[in-house]
Amino acid sequence: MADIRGLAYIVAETTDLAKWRDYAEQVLGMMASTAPDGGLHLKMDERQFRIAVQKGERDAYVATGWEVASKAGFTTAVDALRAAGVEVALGSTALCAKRCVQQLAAFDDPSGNRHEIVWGFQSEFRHFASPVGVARFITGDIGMGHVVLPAVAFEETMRLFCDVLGFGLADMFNFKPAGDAGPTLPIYFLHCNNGRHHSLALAGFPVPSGCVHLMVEVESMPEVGRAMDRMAAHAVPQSSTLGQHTNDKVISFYMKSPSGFDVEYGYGGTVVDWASHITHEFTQVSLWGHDFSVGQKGQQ
Ligand SMILES: Cc1ccc(O)c(O)c1CC[C@@H]1C(=O)CC[C@]2(C)C(=O)CC[C@@H]12
Ligand SMILES: [Fe+2]
Repeated sequence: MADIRGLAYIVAETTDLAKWRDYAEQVLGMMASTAPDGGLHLKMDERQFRIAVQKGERDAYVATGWEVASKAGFTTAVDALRAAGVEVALGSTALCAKRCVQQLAAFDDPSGNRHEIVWGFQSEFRHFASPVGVARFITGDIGMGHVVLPAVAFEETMRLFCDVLGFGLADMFNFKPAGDAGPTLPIYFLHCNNGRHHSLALAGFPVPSGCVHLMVEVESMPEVGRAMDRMAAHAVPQSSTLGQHTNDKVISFYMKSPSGFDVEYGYGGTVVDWASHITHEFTQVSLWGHDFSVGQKGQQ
């Protein structure tokens, strides 16, 4: 079984790189630079990038990078995937250089989401200094945040992450968007081998952009409020009001990114001790707030 240590990066594509650069710098508060391939490197910490944005035909999610600790960890993960019948493509020298890693193994999960397993990140350790004064993003040994991905082949995708890649189920939410009479859409929260409550959640419904959201975490509550002010100042569509989740206790809001998926911008996630955690189902998304109806208003 693989030993995934954290969410290393995500890759997105866009028709409008200039718009993403402005959003990243002026709204998210990240450092943007032009990558050697002409795309964008968005920096949140000492690493070269945590979000890579490439020019494409669409505004969409491309891939998630998952980190293993070593070459041995990489071999274990690749072997586990292949033993489970998953088609794995080892990254070329060019792709490894582009992702700033030693080795990369790419695969699609049963729902068609692209993933990359990587080890040996490269960093020049240029320190993070936000163009808008965001002191720090919480990354490091709990990974850069979490992604929520659509999983239409829900059971199969769950099995791949839990039984092959070694993720654990933190908790579960059965979403009933049309009330008790309508369908139940599962959203299951998975942790890898770190203390972050979830690095991945699988949502049993499709989304056009290929990703439900990416969550990033800042080190203080004022930074969340200031990001909300920047969202408003730059007329970025808001997807939810401020709120606090019942499971990971994150206080966050959601807004649209230029790649079509949401960014959840939050503070205060609990760091979980998995030895004492008990898996459960929760029936309320939030302790307070998180009104997603704001995202429906004004939508064409
Ligand atoms: C329920 C929950 C717990 C922790 C999180 O980090 C988190 O993002 C969520 C919300 C999941 C989910 C979503 O992202 C898209 C909009 C959804 C489907 C809702 O309308 C309610 C739950 C939301
Ligand atoms: Fe989230």
